[in-house]
Amino acid sequence: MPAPSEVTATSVADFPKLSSLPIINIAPYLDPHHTTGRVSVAAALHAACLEYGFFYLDISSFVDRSEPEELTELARKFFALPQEEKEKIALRNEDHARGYARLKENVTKGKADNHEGIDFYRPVEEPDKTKPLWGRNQWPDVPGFKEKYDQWIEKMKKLGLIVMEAMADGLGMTKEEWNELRSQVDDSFWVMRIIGYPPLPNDHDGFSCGEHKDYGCLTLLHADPTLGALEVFVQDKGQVVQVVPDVMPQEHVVDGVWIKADPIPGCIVCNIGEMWEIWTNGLYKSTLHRVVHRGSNYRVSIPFFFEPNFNALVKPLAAASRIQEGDPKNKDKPRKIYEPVVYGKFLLDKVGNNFDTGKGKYD
Ligand SMILES: O=C(O)CCC(=O)C(=O)O
Ligand SMILES: [Fe+2]
Repeated sequence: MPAPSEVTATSVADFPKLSSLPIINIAPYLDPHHTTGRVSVAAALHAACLEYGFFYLDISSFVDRSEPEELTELARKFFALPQEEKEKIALRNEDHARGYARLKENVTKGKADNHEGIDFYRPVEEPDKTKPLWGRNQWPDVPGFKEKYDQWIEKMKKLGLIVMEAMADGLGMTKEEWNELRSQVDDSFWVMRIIGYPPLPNDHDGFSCGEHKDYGCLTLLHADPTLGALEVFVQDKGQVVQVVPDVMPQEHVVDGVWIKADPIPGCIVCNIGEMWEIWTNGLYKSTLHRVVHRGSNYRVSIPFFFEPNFNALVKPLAAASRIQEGDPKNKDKPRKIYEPVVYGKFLLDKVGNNFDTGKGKYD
């Protein structure tokens, strides 16, 4: 049986779960009086996180479409600069986490990713570039860049908290439980990444961005209109799927398929990271995704990672246990209990020492 990543479905139309991700409009959560709307948004988020770990979030009532488009144009201006200009804000100038990573600098599962990018993290009070993750952000010398991106960061921090509250409602958390969870994410150690993808050369043996799960809390991704680039692995154990091998159509039983998550105007693509897996004791799973950009244009994506506070202690939530205990499927089944983690420590283990270990930021 081929590995899931080698399977290409010809048609997933017969399997609704496999055909596309749900679209959820956040608008009712922007209005404290929209009680019924909130209930359905919360329920939709719960269902999406159980089934996919991924969803589209319609944010057209929260930001004007022109804003992320403007950010994309600013990013294009930076990526179009001569290489030596871009290297002026190279990761190595700082803490090896904040700044510019040249094309193929990042390696995922042993293969160079065909992208370049800039990473920004929440600023820290006493920066020290000799300490992992504790340096200063490095901003491109492109007019309006910092100002516009700073505005976006503020909006995404707000949106992150709104989505978190809606997810807490979806899990049936009480007000007190939400306040406790809120106190773990209200000073998010966020990351903003700006990624530039030239087309994948035919002789490249890797991906534009290799398959990975996001390690944090909530990813809020704006991408330019390029089609067919972002792919999400949708699990559906034991499905029979038509595949196209080189010669003859065949059927295989697979664990799931890679579906495209093409951009939808007015929406961002959201997914949950490993911290949500811990909070829900595995009820919600973070989902594998990758980027395969074979088009002819230069693709730009701007993921904002809304993360827990640096010192947050992330541990399974009582609300998730209530759901798991109430589910007859789980009766008499031994359940793995996820180990608590301190987010900052987890993050340092994950990316803080890329430089020493050669690990990529998606490994
Ligand atoms: O560029 C994209 O569409 C996805 C990027 C991504 O998955 C990431 O940076 O974690
Ligand atoms: Fe990702």
